[in-house]
Amino acid sequence: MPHALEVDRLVMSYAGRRVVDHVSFAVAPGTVAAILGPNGAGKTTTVECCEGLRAPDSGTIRLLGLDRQSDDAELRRRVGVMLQDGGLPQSPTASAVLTHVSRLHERPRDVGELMDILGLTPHGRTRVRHMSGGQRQRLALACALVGNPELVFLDEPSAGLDPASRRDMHELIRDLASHGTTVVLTTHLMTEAEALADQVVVLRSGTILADGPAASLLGGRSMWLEGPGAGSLEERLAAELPGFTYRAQPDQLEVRTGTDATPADLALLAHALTRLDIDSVSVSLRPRSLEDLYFDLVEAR
Ligand SMILES: Nc1ncnc2c1ncn2[C@@H]1O[C@H](COP(=O)(O)OP(=O)(O)OP(=O)(O)O)[C@@H](O)[C@H]1O
Repeated sequence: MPHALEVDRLVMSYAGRRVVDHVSFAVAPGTVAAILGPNGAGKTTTVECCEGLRAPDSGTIRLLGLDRQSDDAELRRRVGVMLQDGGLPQSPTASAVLTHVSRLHERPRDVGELMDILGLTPHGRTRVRHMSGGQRQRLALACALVGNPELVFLDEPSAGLDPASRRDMHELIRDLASHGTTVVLTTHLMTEAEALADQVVVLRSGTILADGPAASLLGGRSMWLEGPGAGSLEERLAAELPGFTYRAQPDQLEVRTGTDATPADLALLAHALTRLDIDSVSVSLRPRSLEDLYFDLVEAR
């Protein structure tokens, strides 16, 4: 089976400034891929090239086994797009917009049912310009999904949503993937990526820093010292336990072994703290989070 999305050596510049620099990655069908990275990393530009909204300088993009440029008409039918700013007309009502978009597709989803799932039914007769930001966001998602796409791009899908709407959005994304739809999303929320993504692609300054299943990128458990001033213990501990690596924040010190840390490593650390007569911090062994990985990657120079 071909990949749902294959991006190969994508290059894109604005006014001669390269913002996407030979980016390559592939997404398997029926999975959720999260594209992460700081502001200006090139996420939206990459996604917009995949959506056919921008023409790259070079590189190839294949979606559902088809070529982005030459198979555009078929891809429009089979790929859903939710833009960062919604891209919605302002005057019509929510249900008029969704009904209109549904008529552009051969086998649309039931508009009433989709509005129900996305909590839009009470706002069906509201003009788009009078909807709240979160309501417009959900309408933009409905427009992306109403054509029953095999692949859908969601640019910051839960930006501006309240916690309950965000939870519903996550449930919907999981449901889409479990029914075989491939989802490619951008987000600044590491918890969102952690909850949803089978694959994580981290971009910075237009290049890929990491690409793979979140679990394998995280690299197992770390040891953590937590408490006031924990970060300042780095030097003393590093002198005592030079085989470990350390990442300090003011009230937290991560201690890594290079592989999955074990209770035996934790015992070594506890002994070192005893020798150094440090008892002001708590010590634990727990999995690294995507946020830990993210800061490792994007802060590394
Ligand atoms: N239309 C444009 N014209 C000129 N420069 C642009 C344009 N769109 C984006 N850029 C620049 O390209 C770079 C990448 O922008 P892009 O929007 O792809 O980043 P991003 O990772 O999606 O950022 P964010 O997280 O802030 O949405 C930025 O430096 C941005 O200023």
